[in-house]
Amino acid sequence: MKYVIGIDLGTSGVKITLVNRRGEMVHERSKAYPLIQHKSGYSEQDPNEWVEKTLEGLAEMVTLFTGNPLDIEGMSFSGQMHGLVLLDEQQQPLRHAILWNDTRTGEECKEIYEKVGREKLLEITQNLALDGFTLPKLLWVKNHEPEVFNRVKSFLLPKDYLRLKLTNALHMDYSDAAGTLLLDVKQSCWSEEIARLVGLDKALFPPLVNAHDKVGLLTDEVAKRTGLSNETNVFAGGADNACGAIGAGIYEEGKTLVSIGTSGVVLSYEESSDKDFQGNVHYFHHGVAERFYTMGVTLAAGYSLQWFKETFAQEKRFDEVLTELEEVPAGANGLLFTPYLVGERTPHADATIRASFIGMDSGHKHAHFVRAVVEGITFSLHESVMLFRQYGKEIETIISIGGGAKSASWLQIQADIFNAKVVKLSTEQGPAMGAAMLAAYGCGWFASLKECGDAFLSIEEEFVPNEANVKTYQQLFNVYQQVYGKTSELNEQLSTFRR
Ligand SMILES: Nc1ncnc2c1ncn2[C@@H]1O[C@H](COP(=O)(O)OP(=O)(O)O)[C@@H](O)[C@H]1O
Ligand SMILES: O=C(CO)[C@@H](O)[C@H](O)COP(=O)(O)O
Repeated sequence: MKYVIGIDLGTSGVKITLVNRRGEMVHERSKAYPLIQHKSGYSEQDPNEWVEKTLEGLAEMVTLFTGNPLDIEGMSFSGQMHGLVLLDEQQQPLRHAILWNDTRTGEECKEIYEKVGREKLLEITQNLALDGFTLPKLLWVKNHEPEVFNRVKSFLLPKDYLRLKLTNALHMDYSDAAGTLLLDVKQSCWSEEIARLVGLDKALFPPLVNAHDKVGLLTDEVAKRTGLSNETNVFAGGADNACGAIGAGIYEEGKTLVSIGTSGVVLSYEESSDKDFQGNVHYFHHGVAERFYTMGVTLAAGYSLQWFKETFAQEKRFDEVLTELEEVPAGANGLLFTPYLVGERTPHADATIRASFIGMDSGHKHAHFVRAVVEGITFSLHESVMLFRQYGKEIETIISIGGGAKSASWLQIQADIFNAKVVKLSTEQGPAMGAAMLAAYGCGWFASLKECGDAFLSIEEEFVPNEANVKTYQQLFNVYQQVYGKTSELNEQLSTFRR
């Protein structure tokens, strides 16, 4: 039997899966790493910790594997998007990576609009200047840490840095490059015009490849450390949401996925790059070459639950916390949560807004708070679902992936709030599966990624909307949507107290 490895370099940790030729996940390992948050709005990680944890996980997986490592033919990657890794001449990181959920770059976003212009930016990149994207982070380092910036020889995204350390080959794939705000999305090349207008040297930009392209082999050192063969083929891999789309079977118009990882994502397939969503949703390259997707993003989806658990139920596991969902009815007896713990992206691109619990009553217990947090996260995703519906997309079925899809109760809440059938696949690890599928396709096991999806992916369970809950949630969603407007000015005032 032959095998491939999919590595998902997520925000909460790295997930490694060994998949056989039948598409079965034979072994899984995951290793957590922390966020480094020196200040409100800052979010960083140590790139070398990503590499260390991945090597540890790979070594453990090879120990569990009873077959011949030479039968592990290929490896590929899925990675948290947008995070800036700056490299010196020796290809070593010059500072910690600044992540997708870091919102320090408000001034740099304004600088991009001033220098490039909103219309030109949208025309070239199909996206707006948002704090999370990579270009504002590059400009932030240029403006605030010139001594670091002057030593930069190239920049990479998280999974590209990991792959560099595993192969010594430096690349970036199109699906991740699309999230830098430096890619000409329609022409599929780095935009010389944007680079010139913002004053960046194109020599810093890595070579671009397709997500399924082979970029090299594992180095001898990595092979020795992990027990893998130095003949393992390494394929570029893609952005985690692009890989999630591959691993959830999103290969044609009309297919929609919801991912609840640290972030939350509502993603829809696009055949071409020329539709006009006026920047209201992100528009990026798919992991399938020359295809695209649009998406809305909730910054703190799974992260809101993680924050709640760490703050109010530290001793419990996620599944234990979520058993409380069934203890209270839909609507949590009038307790409402907005998940703006680190600001928001869709539909409110706002770094200053913060979360709220509204309607606390002396009758509310711990379980009401759990239910309100989960419902609030799902309402935020529903704003993206509604945005897509307003653009004319029919969303009747949604594939749900990510850590949030582990809970049947939460999947039912998704069906009730989205008023759509929610499908759980046999694995919720869409991005890691998508990465493994890129390796399987790259190794020539299948003629297309779709063919691989048809062979590898299967439905485990479907959740249909409960009519009574749908009605409750429709009323509550109207209230939810008002909270942003009614708390944004208050949060402006409160922001001066944040440290
Ligand atoms: N058993 C569970 N049921 C529901 N949600 C869970 C469960 N375990 C973890 N989660 C949620 O999933 C999130 C992590 O999802 P994951 O897809 O691994 O994230 P990432 O790719 O960002 O690292 C956690 O923050 C948590 O909110
Ligand atoms: O910023 C985005 C998408 O634009 C995030 O979706 C990141 O890609 C992080 O993903 P997770 O770690 O939550 O999977």
